[in-house]
Amino acid sequence: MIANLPVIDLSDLSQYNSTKLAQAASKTGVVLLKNHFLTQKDIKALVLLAKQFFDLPPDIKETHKITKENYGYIGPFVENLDIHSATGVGDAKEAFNITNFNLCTFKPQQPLPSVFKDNLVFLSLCLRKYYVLLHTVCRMLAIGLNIKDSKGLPNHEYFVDAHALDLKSHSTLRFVHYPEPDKVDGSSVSSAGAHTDYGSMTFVLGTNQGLQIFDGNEWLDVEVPTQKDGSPFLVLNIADVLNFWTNGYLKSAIHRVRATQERYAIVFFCHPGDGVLLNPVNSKIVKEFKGNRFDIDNNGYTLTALEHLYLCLRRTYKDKNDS
Ligand SMILES: O=C(O)CCC(=O)C(=O)O
Ligand SMILES: [Fe+2]
Repeated sequence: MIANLPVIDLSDLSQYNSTKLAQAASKTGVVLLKNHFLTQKDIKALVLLAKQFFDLPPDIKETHKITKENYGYIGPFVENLDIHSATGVGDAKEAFNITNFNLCTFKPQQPLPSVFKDNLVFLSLCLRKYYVLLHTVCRMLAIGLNIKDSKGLPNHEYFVDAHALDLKSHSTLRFVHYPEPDKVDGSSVSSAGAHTDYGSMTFVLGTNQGLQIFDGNEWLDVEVPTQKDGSPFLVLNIADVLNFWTNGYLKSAIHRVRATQERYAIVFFCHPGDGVLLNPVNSKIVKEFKGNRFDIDNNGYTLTALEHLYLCLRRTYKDKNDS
């Protein structure tokens, strides 16, 4: 079955539209975004870069193997997104993470294969656009949740400040390749197992269908319609940190990928500043929320965003000591 996802227009930051976004994000945690700043040309060029990189011979890709800082190449079956999976086989996909980039120039600072190095200006422009996008969604969520400061005045910049450009963060641009299922050993395993994302929110673009979300009852296909200019809507997944910040009100989207054809995805994982605490925000909507609240109070100790990320990464990589 196809998921019936709400569409949110990012050019409208009115209270009405922002409330609509917050309410939509409190259902399955997945929303389609329009007017998202990435042009059709940007998207085509990002997908082309992904194809060029993943077409390289495996030994060249392996020279950029994932590091402890979480940047670089992740080969097939190295990552296991579904930590509860019975087989533990891991995910049939390969990926490349750009994690270390300067939040002033938006220039990646990690060693890069020439496919990416030759396109640094373009990549920096895309990273900058992803941050504009992130800050826009942050502002709308703060308006939608009616976040207040300590004096009780509206604080629409609360989430923007948590993702300020002068804070070191682990936001990551990830290129993903899902091979055609019958070309993979053990093709019956999922291309990316069921999971929630570890940061605050994630933006997803994909070439073919395959992304599925869990609505609490069943798995639903995410079908991404095309906008008037021919470019796709962007999929917004709410992730763990926003779920913690809202005490469970905003849902960390449970999703997986079952690719029936070869698929490329461009995924931007947003993370707040490393030292930002995962405390619930000052919002009446959050305080009055009666659903599944999250116990993030670890014996009186509140985790920081980076501590939470490292806990998740340790669970995800099968080969954790080998980088
Ligand atoms: O390929 C996709 O659509 C999503 C990938 C994903 O969920 C992830 O890498 O965390
Ligand atoms: Fe994900």
